[in-house]
Amino acid sequence: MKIGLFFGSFNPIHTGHLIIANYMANHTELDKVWLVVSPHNPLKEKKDLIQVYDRLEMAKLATEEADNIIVSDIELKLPQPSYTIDTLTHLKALYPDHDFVLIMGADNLKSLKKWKNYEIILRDYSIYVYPRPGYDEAELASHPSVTVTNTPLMEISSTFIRRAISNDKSVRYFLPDKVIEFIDSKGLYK
Ligand SMILES: Nc1ncnc2c1ncn2[C@@H]1O[C@H](COP(=O)(O)OP(=O)(O)OP(=O)(O)O)[C@@H](O)[C@H]1O
Ligand SMILES: O=C(O)c1ccc[n+]([C@@H]2O[C@H](COP(=O)([O-])O)[C@@H](O)[C@H]2O)c1
Repeated sequence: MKIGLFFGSFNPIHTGHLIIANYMANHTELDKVWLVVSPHNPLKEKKDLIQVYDRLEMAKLATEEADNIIVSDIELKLPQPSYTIDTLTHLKALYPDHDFVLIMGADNLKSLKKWKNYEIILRDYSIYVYPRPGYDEAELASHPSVTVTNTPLMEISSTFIRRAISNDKSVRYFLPDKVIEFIDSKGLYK
């Protein structure tokens, strides 16, 4: 089974993330995509980061009817901050028969050299990179582990959504209605 791992803070999950997950799960040779919700990205400040349980719940609501997309809470059980190499090692031990591939936006690929043991990630895992505006994936794309995909892009960011909600502006269609209802019911990002 070939699994694409899509790591993120998902603070909150939005349509941009969901398009990538669907494209990778249903329009490439991957069998499934696991959305791995990270409690704490080691390179990001915790400012504006809401509880991981709420981010996980939103990811589940957003994908409950999606074919081949599964939300993983694996990093909630591991030490924080969430170093991807440690999660990968853990997943390999748990699922020795699965072939894990990393899914990454060109923005994250650009910062990969700052990640813990990035050489091991590049040596041992295939990485499917999709373009992000303003980022040139050409530099690392020449690496044999990296495949650049032709994914449609939807330029939305979680930062934009958090700001809009705190300014009482509508975020309809930027993320699924069920997720908006969840955010409203809990008063998140106000
Ligand atoms: N609009 C988008 N289209 C495709 N991929 C995206 C989009 N936004 C984020 N990603 C990717 O999804 C992964 C998780 O991103 P993240 O949770 O940081 O979302 P974000 O919208 O970039 O958040 P923030 O604005 O808080 O930095 C990263 O690999 C990032 O490259
Ligand atoms: O392993 C690392 O050193 C490392 C450094 C920076 C980011 N990551 C992971 O990359 C993922 C993307 O994070 P984000 O916040 O951009 O959604 C998230 O799962 C982080 O834990 C991992």
